[in-house]
Amino acid sequence: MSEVLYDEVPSLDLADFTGGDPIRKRHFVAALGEAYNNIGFVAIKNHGLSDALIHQLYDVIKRFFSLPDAVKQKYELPELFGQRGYIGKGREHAKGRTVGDLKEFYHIGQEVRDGDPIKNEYPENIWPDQVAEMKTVGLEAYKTLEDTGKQMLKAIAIFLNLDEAYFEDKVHNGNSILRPIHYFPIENPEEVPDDAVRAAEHGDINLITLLMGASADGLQVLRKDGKWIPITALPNQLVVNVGDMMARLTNDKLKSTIHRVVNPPKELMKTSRFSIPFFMHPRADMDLACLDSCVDMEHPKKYGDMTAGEFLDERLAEIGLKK
Ligand SMILES: O=C(O)CCC(=O)C(=O)O
Ligand SMILES: [Fe+2]
Repeated sequence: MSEVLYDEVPSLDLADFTGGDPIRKRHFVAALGEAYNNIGFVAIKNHGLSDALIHQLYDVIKRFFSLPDAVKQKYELPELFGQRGYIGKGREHAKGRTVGDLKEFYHIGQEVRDGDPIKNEYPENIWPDQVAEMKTVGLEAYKTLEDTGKQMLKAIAIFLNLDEAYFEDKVHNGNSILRPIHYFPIENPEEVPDDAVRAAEHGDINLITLLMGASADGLQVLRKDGKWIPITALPNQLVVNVGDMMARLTNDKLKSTIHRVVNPPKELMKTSRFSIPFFMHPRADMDLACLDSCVDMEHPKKYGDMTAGEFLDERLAEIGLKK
């Protein structure tokens, strides 16, 4: 694999993978594998989310986040430890930090409808009375992103010389989370702690993340040489990156790259930024032990064996979202 330093995140066309032409499909897999082995991020077009759905989703989340804090807080249930519903300003901090990020967000989780007993493992979703459409629009976006994520996982499986369907049963009714985020306006930037940022540098916990809205300024990825590269996705693109679970499974053959959202210049701190990541998780019992094919003399095993559920619990505690 190449040691090239990318100046931007590679752009791919998901239609190359799904369109039925075997040569285009092979090229997509090779380009995706190359990008994930190197920088861990790609931007994809033809991802299946319609402009109308994206527009509706932004509309409902903007309406929700513009409600008074006291109203939003009714949807923050302490007993859920941030697993569903609203998570208020400053609650989450990146692993290894104590200062909270300058954001508020909402968690929408899996709705199990096929009688799978895994339903008992998941808390019920919470829906705000004030924005009735959040449920239909949120769940439609969830399903669509889940389907897109499954296609990306197929491509990853082929790249790893696994059966194309390797991830299918592992993500069926998986513990994925749709997280609309509001980086809220700050009227008095002098009053925020110097080291408080919109989202401090971190790696995502899950298998892969599909991110809507990364085109707004601020998102940066840490390149291998230590330089921060801004993400400049186009409005019709989704950013799809490797998370820590996939890095563990592949013994870092696929890279979970550190990224962050920096604050805008002081005069723009009064403006909001919105983004909507979909964190694709498997079922809790998925084994994340490094694949044999990713371990050899040159690549000794880096991670202990764990299930996805064990790993998630450990990480949620580290970022302030669990007991
Ligand atoms: O807001 C963004 O653009 C990225 C957010 C992010 O990295 C995260 O929530 O994990
Ligand atoms: Fe992230």
